[in-house]
Amino acid sequence: MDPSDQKHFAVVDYVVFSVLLAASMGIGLYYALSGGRQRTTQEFLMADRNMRCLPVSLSLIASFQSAVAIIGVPAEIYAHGTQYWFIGCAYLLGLFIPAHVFIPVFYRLRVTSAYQYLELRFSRAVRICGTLTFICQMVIYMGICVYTPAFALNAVTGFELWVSVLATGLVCTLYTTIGGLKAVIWTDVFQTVVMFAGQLVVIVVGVQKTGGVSEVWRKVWEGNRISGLDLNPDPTERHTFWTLGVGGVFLMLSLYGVNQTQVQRYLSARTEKEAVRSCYMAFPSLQLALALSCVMGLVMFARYCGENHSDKLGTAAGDAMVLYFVMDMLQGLPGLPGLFVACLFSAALSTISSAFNSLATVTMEDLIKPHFPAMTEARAILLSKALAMSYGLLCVAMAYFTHLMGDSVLQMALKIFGMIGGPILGLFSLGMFFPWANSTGAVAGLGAGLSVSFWVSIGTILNRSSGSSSLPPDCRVNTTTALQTALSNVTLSRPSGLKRFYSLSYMWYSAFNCFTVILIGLIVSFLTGPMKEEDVTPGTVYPLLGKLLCFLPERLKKKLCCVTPLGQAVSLQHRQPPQCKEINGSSHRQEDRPPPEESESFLPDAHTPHVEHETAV
Ligand SMILES: CC(C)(CO)[C@@H](O)C(=O)NCCC(=O)O
Ligand code: NA
Repeated sequence: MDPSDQKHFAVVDYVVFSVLLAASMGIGLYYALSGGRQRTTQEFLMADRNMRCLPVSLSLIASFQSAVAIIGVPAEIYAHGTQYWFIGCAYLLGLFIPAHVFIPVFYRLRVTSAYQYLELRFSRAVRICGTLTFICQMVIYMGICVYTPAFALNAVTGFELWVSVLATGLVCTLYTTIGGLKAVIWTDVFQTVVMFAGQLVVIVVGVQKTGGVSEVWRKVWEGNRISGLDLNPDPTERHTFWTLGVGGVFLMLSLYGVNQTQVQRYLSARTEKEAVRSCYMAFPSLQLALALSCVMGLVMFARYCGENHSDKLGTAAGDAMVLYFVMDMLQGLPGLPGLFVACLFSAALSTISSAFNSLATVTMEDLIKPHFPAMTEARAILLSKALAMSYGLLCVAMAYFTHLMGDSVLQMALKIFGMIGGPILGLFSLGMFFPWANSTGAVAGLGAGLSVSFWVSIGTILNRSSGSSSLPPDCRVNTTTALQTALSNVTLSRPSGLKRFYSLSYMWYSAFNCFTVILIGLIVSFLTGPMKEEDVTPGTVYPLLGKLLCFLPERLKKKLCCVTPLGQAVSLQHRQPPQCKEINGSSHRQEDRPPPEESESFLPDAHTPHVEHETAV
């Protein structure tokens, strides 16, 4: 944005913004000094496993709703219409499946890190591969999250970009480090409220200044911004009902099903029921968040349609245009620009703090503790805090790389989720739904999934000049740059062969990479000798086939899926078990798992390692 165009950020705006930072620090300080004072890793990383569903659900939506969505979604709607809104359809299955498949498995195994599951199901090596992949994903994603609000503040006020990157990293590191997961969850609650308030203010003021709801509707309707259901089956089409509503489910599963950040929230809930409920409660809030950002894009379109703002915007991307719009709306309303900047930083801080805490958890639980089983609690807690802090510094460094990339921030985030999150989802699915998968297959599958995903992404970059479908449809707005026009001419020729493969919509990345991992994983497993029924740790397999094939006769099902069904192991113990299996867990696993809870747990305890294996579902 042209510096002469920068709007005035009054003292009261700075005050509003400072209140946000001070309140977040305050919450951190409160949990540093109250309760167990963060002296155990149970409290620091797991919030004592004693949270209620309301804070957990708000924290769940805060984890992956950052300034990226708040700026990126309106920019997307402005340029391409409301098609993106159909991702809301994916929230349905995207939360239902985690609630009834992933949460029960993780919760009943009483894990701390989701990757402990991989060791219980496969081996230590698979666990470490999974953990390292997750660390990669979150560190890159955090770079985008820290960079986006700083970039916004810079565009709005001219405030030095790297000062705010450092400040965000520092504030967040501080309250995460002193307050632990309790502080992270409660700041998430507060920050989510601020986030909604900021978006709501922009919409209300924007609608008013544009001449009311009906005027906004007329303009977006005439401007062709209300998209119908696009049922085009072409997988290279960037946003259609299929890519968003079906591909989106896999994106949601990789985030809400198996991502440590979310798993840790489910596990911090006081009971399994409370965890499932929090997952359900996230649904309306997620829809609200999506609706607010989509409506903001529409109001922005109503405001600027037909007007030429390219002179004011220069070559700035759609993301910068959103900030221009917000400041244009809120100018002269003291405190409101500050509230919006607070909204952006709230969204970012809640995401970054969750990421720090989950990264500290996996590094501690998966990479460090197994090698030092005798570590004292005092040393472990000190190390966890040091880890949370060093990840804070690392993400500031990552922000620099984001700065160098040119994509829209929303697309960048969604691509990372699909490219690295997709293979992780595949790894967990392989373990949970396919009892035959073995450890070698899992490692080979993950390797193949990641390779294919990097191959496609490198191909996409090299292929970019020959045009992909990620270009705006006929844009009636004059802000379409000459470059975009030039590029859309090239798109007319349909890509073929490998090029077509490279232009696969990024909304399919999660699903595609997940299936690659499962396919290669199964092939390698069968080649190297599939896992034997009795070698699979009870409770690590979800009887998916059994549930899907419920119409088959009992005998056939027994042949196909003979693994202990979830939650039935204990109740079935009165029957004569044909085969027994002891849980041959490593020592640390036994230590940090509290005794199984009454009837809720299906894990056989030490005295009764008998589990019925050949029960059909
Ligand atoms: C991840 C979903 C689809 C759902 O939470 C949405 O919040 C989103 O598009 N997020 C973009 C990434 C971000 O806001 O950081
Ligand atoms: Na957030």
